[in-house]
Amino acid sequence: MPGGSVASPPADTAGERVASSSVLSGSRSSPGLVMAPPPSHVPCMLTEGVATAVDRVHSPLKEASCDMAGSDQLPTTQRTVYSDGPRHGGRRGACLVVIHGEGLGRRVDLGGQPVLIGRSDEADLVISHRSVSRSHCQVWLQGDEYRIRDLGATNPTRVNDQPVAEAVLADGDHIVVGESILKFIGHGNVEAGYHEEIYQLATHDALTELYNRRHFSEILEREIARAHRHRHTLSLCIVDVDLFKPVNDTFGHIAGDEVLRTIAGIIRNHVRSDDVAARIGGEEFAVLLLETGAEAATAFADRLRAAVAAAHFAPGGVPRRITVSVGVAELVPPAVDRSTLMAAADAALYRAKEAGRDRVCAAG
Ligand SMILES: Nc1nc2c(ncn2[C@@H]2O[C@H](COP(=O)(O)OP(=O)(O)OP(=O)(O)O)[C@@H](O)[C@H]2O)c(=O)[nH]1
Repeated sequence: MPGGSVASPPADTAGERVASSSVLSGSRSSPGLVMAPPPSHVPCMLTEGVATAVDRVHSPLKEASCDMAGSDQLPTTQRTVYSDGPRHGGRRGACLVVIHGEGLGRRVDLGGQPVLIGRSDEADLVISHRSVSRSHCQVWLQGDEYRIRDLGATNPTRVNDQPVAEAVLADGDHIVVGESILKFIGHGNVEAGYHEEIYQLATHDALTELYNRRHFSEILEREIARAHRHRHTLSLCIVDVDLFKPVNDTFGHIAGDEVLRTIAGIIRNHVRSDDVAARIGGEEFAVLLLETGAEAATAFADRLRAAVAAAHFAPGGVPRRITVSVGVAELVPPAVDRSTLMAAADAALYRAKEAGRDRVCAAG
């Protein structure tokens, strides 16, 4: 099974006996694999489908049963339920995945454009480690082959442990970049879907599907460096749901979660494609607006605030007005790095709360 997360026999062994009693437990044995209680036959696993995240295991149902010839156990049936597999079906594109060291889990899709790997924040795959050169190596498509070229890195690029100036990549090749190892996953390899799923889980918030706090922090760090380098500005908005505790207390956490999902949807509808939105706390969101000063960011935040205030919410079936407060800070002194920018936006948010909520305050 890709990634080794779930064992599954090859097609011609479907129907083969699985003798381990542990798989007859009736509980989830691994992500994406759900075992039903054993009524009448020995468990069999089908090979179709890719078992993936636990939250999406419900369909389609693959079911098989087989006799337990020669066994003195009672015959049992086990259903193995697989998920739909990764979100993006069909033939998969090639990608690079960091499988060891700094940047672990990070992946980059390989299309027709050359991909730069290095420590520079201009790289397509940034590996922020001193063992990696700013522009370390490049991967590009030539004809129907992906090729890799070392760009004069201090620690030369290695493919399957051989230093290379330029080479053709084959599915499964290990590329050593400084102290990190990348894996090249070729076109059509189902493992690409597995890594995509893992990456999605590691970088996104499960409730809202926005980026999670950790990933947002990484992006913020990188964009601040880029903004300083190019003498651009950027602004950070921190959005906090007003009086959310009473919503939970009155209608329960499930209704509260639905409110958070709706607000996330409103945020998603308001950001441009190069803005970055995340859920950074329980009822706290962040939006990073690139190349945007405080004035435009405040106007954006107020449009967002007004959209939430105008939206229809009915937690537990009871219509209720929900509002948010927003703190805005631009990347200007003293807010010049991630922590000072976050602190400035937080302080502005605090003032918005103090001033009565359902409003936007800018730092400074
Ligand atoms: N439903 C749900 N609630 C959450 C989640 N994470 C945090 N919360 C709740 O969010 C609420 C936050 O409450 P407070 O920090 O007191 O703030 P508030 O009631 O929104 O009040 P102000 O921020 O002062 O306007 C708490 O009740 C948390 O339990 C979550 O994932 N789902």
